[in-house]
Amino acid sequence: MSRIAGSGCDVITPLGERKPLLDIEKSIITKYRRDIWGKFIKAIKEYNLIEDNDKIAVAISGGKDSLLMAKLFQELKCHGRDNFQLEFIAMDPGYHDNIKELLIDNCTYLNIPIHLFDSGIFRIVDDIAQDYPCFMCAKMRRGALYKKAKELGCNKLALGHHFNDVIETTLLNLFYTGNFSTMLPRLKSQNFQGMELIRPLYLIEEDSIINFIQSSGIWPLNCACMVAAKKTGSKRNEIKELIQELKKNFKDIDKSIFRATSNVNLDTMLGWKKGGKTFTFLDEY
Ligand SMILES: Nc1ncnc2c1ncn2[C@@H]1O[C@H](COP(=O)(O)OP(=O)(O)OP(=O)(O)O)[C@@H](O)[C@H]1O
Repeated sequence: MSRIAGSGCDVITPLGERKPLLDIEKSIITKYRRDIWGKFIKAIKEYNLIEDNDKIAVAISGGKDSLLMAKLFQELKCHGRDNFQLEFIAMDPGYHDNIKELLIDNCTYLNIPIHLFDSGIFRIVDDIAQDYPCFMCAKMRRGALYKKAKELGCNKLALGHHFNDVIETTLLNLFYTGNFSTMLPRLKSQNFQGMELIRPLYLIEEDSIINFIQSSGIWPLNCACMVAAKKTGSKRNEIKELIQELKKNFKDIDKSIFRATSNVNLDTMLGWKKGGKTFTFLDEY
């Protein structure tokens, strides 16, 4: 492997001892009711992410976001609705043994019963995608997760992307690929018929997730990439820092970027794509 895991990643460390599981679970609906639980419920209602008889594969990387997502789904089943089933899937792309151990230990402690499966993605990507390994890795990872979810009889795959991922992606697209597009909270799979992808953390801010994880005393997997951790992180980190900088002068700038994605005024756009077709404002001039 060309590089070792973790270089270039922000490392999240716990603020104290690991708290008892019951306390961690309770904090989700008490201390973090407004910033985490309420926003999770809001996204589920607003985007209709869960429907009767859904079987949802919750994708666990072992990072802070997906560990929280697993606990949120479990809480929802206990304290809210019970019209859906859950499976927890964790794909091993070729982690170091100590990273794999940490993943298993955290999931055991948090009572998240994962189906852990190998994919060998790191090796394949390292061999064949020298220049842009991240793009290929993300594509292969998505495919491997869908395939496992399908095998387990699931119709939905839940990923742990949050509010900041959404606005960072929006700006990355604008700045580096010259298009206005964002990450949706729900979308139909193109390659796996009948499967959908959902993002239940869509409205939750990353700082709230960091606070939750740090105060729970859990060491999440920080950055387990063995191929291109530094390269991948850098552009996203630049955008993250830029948003932080801009927030000093306009504290709601993140919310404004987010709102813009549901407020596109096509009457002022030169061109757009829909259903694979390209349109220009002159088509209806
Ligand atoms: N190896 C994996 N096995 C299962 N699910 C994964 C794996 N890697 C990523 N995912 C899913 O894809 C989501 C986004 O992945 P990404 O690498 O962007 O993670 P992240 O933003 O660091 O989130 P996390 O903190 O959960 O790792 C994760 O939250 C998780 O749901």
